[in-house]
Amino acid sequence: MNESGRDYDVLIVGSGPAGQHAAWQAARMGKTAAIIERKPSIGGAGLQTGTIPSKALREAAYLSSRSSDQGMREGHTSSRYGVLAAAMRRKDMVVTQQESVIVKRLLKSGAALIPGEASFVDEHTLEVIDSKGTFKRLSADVILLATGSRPRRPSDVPFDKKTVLDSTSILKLKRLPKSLVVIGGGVIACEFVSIFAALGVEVSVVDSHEQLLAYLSEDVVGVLAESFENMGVQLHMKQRVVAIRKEEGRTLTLLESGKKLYSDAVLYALGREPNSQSLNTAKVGFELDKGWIEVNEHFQTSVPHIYAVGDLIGRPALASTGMEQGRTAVLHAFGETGQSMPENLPMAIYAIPEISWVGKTEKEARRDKIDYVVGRGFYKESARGQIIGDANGLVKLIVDAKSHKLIGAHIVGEHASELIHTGQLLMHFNGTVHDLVANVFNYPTLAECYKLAALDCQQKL
Ligand SMILES: Cc1cc2nc3c(=O)[nH]c(=O)nc-3n(C[C@H](O)[C@H](O)[C@H](O)COP(=O)(O)OP(=O)(O)OC[C@H]3O[C@@H](n4cnc5c(N)ncnc54)[C@H](O)[C@@H]3O)c2cc1C
Ligand SMILES: NC(=O)c1ccc[n+]([C@@H]2O[C@H](COP(=O)([O-])OP(=O)(O)OC[C@H]3O[C@@H](n4cnc5c(N)ncnc54)[C@H](O)[C@@H]3O)[C@@H](O)[C@H]2O)c1
Repeated sequence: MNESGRDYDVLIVGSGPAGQHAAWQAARMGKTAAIIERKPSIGGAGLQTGTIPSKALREAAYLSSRSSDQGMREGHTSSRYGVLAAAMRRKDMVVTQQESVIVKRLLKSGAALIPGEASFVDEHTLEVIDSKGTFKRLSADVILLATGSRPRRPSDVPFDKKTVLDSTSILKLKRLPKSLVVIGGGVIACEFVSIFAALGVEVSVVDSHEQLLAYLSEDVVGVLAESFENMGVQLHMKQRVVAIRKEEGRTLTLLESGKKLYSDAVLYALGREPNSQSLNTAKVGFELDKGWIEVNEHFQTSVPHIYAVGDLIGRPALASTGMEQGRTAVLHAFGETGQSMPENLPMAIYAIPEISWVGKTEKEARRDKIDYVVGRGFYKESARGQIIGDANGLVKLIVDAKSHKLIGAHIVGEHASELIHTGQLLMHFNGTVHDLVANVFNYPTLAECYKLAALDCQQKL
């Protein structure tokens, strides 16, 4: 019991990235915290069904597909089963190891892990039912909801975990399909297209937009589209899917145009839905917007001591941002009110090649009526780019023409997700393009492309 006579200072529902980081923060502040998790394994989509397994699979697929001199891809027809099995083994190993790191860290911090599904009894009390059907009631001063999201699964799509797949079931595939139709041209779609194309699968993509990842810089997406083309991916853009059927052991994807795509498997990747039904939020009286929970800038719901973070509150819906939301919400809940989320969030798409960005695109700079210049540093112009054989990589900087401050960085190519943090920190500290030119970069590195891009900007300024 705590000073208020309740079981915990904070009860956290959900053990994904957002819940974990909320618990660690509470423990660091000397608060009693417990995480309630309904699944037998902790980690949520971040560890079990999304971020980490897909990245581990991508790495294994990428490495297995690299030929020594050309970069990207060799056929794998002779060892199709072996390649998938090896990639899946590697993925499972990474997940198991990471799970043990997280559990150890949580327990060491003093946070409790409580198995079971939580739902509200009242504003300070949750009922938890475990897999054996045992109920208990737990109370806390603060309740933090971090129950995440799941793949959107419309009822007219015949999901079967073997041939008609979502982003969860595709991570457990036992047989490598010869062909795969991916429905959607978003983040999940582009990441799985990359993985399966690199594994030698014939991949087709269907999307209603004109361009993959429609919100990204055109030259960045251009490099991705070229890579997909080189890997033999067929793009069916500006097309809508009207039906997905199973026919004689194959799948049929029917497009609005009348086109029929037959394949061994289909991945349906059109968005996610919030995990909020089981919470019984009606008991505490706050409204949901199609299941998503609305919060203020401190992540408080309309009941001030009930917070919600992570995918449950909608975009950007990333593990990275969920972690920080969890930490920020707990700081606020226990009186440290000065913290807020940073303005410029880095984003990464782990396709082949990787894409990462921070700040504005050119389109956004134009929308905001900012006079800007663009500088480009190509991987092929850097020695490291040549060494690693990435001929198409690009660091693109967008710089305010008046202040010379960096307002956007966009990278496509190997290690883009790591490289972006140089641009992110420069923006955080209000750095200018001249700071990049005036600094020494390790040689040979891809980071030098920042300097090349900065020199390009300087010339235009
Ligand atoms: C394929 C894929 C790839 C991704 N790749 C990336 C990436 O590269 N980088 C990135 O930053 N993000 C990535 N994401 C997004 C990232 O996984 C999510 O944003 C993140 O996991 C959300 O964290 P969360 O803590 O909000 O929820 P989750 O990770 O979804 O965890 C929620 C947990 O709550 C539990 N739960 C739900 N309801 C209850 C209840 N009533 N009682 C008890 N427990 C409950 C669930 O079982 C689950 O374990 C990816 C997602 C997918 C699907
Ligand atoms: N590397 C990463 O950071 C990463 C990787 C994978 C997933 N994620 C997270 O998972 C989330 C979901 O990924 P995603 O690829 O499913 O979403 P997404 O929003 O990136 O792409 C979904 C695509 O489906 C379309 N769509 C969505 N709902 C639709 C509907 N009802 N009907 C028709 N079209 C629809 C969208 O226009 C979009 O093109 C992402 O928003 C992101 O937060 C992140």
